Amino acid sequence: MPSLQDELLPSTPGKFKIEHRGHAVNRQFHRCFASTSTLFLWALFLVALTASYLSFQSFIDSGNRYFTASWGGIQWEKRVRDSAQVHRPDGLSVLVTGAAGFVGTHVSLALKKRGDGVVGLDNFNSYYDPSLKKARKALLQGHGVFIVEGDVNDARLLAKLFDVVAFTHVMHLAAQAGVRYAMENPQSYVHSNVAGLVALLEACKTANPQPAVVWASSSSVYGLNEKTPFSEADRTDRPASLYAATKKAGEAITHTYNHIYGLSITGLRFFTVYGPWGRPDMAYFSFTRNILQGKPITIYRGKNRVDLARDFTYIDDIVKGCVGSLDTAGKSTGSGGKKAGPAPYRIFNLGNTSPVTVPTLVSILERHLKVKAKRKVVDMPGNGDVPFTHANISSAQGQLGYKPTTDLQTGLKKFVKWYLSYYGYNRGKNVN
Ligand SMILES: O=C(O)[C@H]1O[C@H](OP(=O)(O)OP(=O)(O)OC[C@H]2O[C@@H](n3ccc(=O)[nH]c3=O)[C@H](O)[C@@H]2O)[C@H](O)[C@@H](O)[C@@H]1O
Repeated sequence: MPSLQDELLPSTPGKFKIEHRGHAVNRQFHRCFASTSTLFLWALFLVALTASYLSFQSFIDSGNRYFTASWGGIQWEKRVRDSAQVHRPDGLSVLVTGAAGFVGTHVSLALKKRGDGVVGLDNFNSYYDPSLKKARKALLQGHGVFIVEGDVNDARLLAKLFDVVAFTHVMHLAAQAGVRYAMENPQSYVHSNVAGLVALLEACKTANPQPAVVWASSSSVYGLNEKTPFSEADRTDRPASLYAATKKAGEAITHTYNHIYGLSITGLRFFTVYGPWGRPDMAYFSFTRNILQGKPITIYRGKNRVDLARDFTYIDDIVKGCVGSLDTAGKSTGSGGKKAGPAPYRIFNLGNTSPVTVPTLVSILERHLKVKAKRKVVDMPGNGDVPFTHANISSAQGQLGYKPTTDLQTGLKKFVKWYLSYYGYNRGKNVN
């Protein structure tokens, strides 16, 4: 059995002479001490190494965040503040989400032109040609509107924006649009129209002061409603598409934030908005492209060969409705996430009140484009479409002073003029 002393000896005895017992004990003590302190030093070294590795990792992480995030920093904050600057007495300071979108761009411009402060937010996703969104961004930039690149689901970004600017209003237009695409990519609707809306409302409820919120619902919430024209009090519990269902959910969600936190809410049910700088996924836009390219267009037809019809609404009229909503929105009452009293909860139809059939829309385009369409008429597939829409706008008329003035003939003429100037006379070959 090896003694304790033996055990303390190195396992390479050849390096050491066996010495006299007295001296040996003494040396043993020193050696023992020396090896303990070496161990201690090694342990210390290892701890230091681990600590520096961990802090280096976190430096790399935060560094990555810093370098990859498209927002943050002193210069960025300055741009946000400058863009939010109000240039008229009692002007508004508005955060416009979806500012690089069709309606968002027009509303941002209108607000900026009358002297309100506007900060845009947009994630520039690729649902349709992002270069069109970038072009809208450039247009807004030319008028002093800064668009922050980010997602409404980014709670840190929203908190930062409210930290930098005390927005009086939020115009929430960021959404996953399109009725039929919901069958292809249902999750994107939940992500933007449900989760994104909640993230935005959370930020608004926490902000101090709380802003008033105006947001885009949709005429599609009327779903299978057959009573015409559609009034705000009509049934909206039978959506025909997941898109419509998420917009209907949005109306319920905004109601709870109004009820619990005192957020002032105005929901706008837009009726098939069209016009310059529009959305390439919409029928009037894709028909124009196909007609110019000599490609066939598919025209859906309803049951019993009845033509589908829409209450097509021109963008300038919609902008007036949005601005009127911002101007008449009562204040939110909460602070620090607590409601101090009841706040307004409003829903308005923003339509044109004169539905036009899809074949008539095509005939108008043919006239403006001076090209005959290759029409392919097919029965409407079960893809979430509804046969017709028709808005009753008396509420918006009474409370917002909303009065649409552009008929489809006039509006499409302006659209075609813009389309040809934007895409040139190459017949829009590169449009998505
Ligand atoms: O008002 C609304 O709530 C909705 O209006 C539009 O939805 P939609 O009316 O379906 O507009 P389009 O996609 O432009 O379709 C217009 C009409 O053309 C028809 N269509 C569409 C595409 C096609 O290839 N052929 C065709 O006949 C549709 O069935 C519909 O009747 C927008 O795309 C939605 O984002 C918006 O919320």
